Amino acid sequence: MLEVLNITQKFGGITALDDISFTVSEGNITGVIGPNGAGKTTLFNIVTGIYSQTSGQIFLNGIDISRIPAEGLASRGLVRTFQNIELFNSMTVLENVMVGLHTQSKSGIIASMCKAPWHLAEEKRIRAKAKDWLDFCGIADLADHVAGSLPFGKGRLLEIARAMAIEPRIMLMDEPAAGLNNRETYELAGLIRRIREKGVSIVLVEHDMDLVMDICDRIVVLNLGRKLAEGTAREIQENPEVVAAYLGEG
Ligand SMILES: Nc1ncnc2c1ncn2[C@@H]1O[C@H](COP(=O)(O)OP(=O)(O)OP(=O)(O)O)[C@@H](O)[C@H]1O
Repeated sequence: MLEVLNITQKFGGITALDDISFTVSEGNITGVIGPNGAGKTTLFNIVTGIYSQTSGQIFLNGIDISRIPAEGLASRGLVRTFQNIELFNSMTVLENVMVGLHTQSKSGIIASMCKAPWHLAEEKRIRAKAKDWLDFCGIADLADHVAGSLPFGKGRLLEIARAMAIEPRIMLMDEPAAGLNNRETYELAGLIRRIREKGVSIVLVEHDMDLVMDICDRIVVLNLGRKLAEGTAREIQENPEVVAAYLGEG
């Protein structure tokens, strides 16, 4: 469903990515790992439309999305979560999810803010849908809390709820376990699996090796801008080149 084809990215004299290709299958969790400076963030930013690659192409369900900017990708089914959580801190948890749904709805956010009567039914539908996504992410009990007051781990779940509300086909997650404790990481793993069960593909750039090895169907290993290996968790753990370049370092 997502095809990354021969992506090369140069920053001046630095080749951050050198001819990277891989495919993410429908309903699969694909991990992208590698040591510092391997090119993970650069790849993430290219796939999510933040950077425009020097060469190569990206296809989403057969459509070339290579030059589509970030804001045009959600409507095509590709969403991302950020390493530094980006929420509307003064809004409630529920409103944070509703905002995403409003921007998609026919009535739009301005009409809903004006509380026009013909939009009330739509508003009710959006509120119910947003609640369902909070429930899916295990934070329904926090619906009326102000988002800025949430503990970091819950904020991350809210960010995922907001992304899921758009009903994406694929979600790219930038280090979702960063800053989480063991219990929160365990909850996150369960949630990512539930997202996969919904048929949504996931690309995970992550440093937490236990999480990656636990939940990923496929793993792509980058090193110094090149693809060093690709395979299942077991194949990656047993790959001597990966162990030498990365896994063995700790
Ligand atoms: N905007 C930029 N301008 C110049 N060089 C860059 C830029 N972004 C990344 N690089 C370089 O590209 C290479 C890959 O960096 P990148 O941040 O993608 O690696 P990474 O695998 O995400 O590393 P980390 O795990 O430390 O986040 C590095 O040599 C980095 O210095």
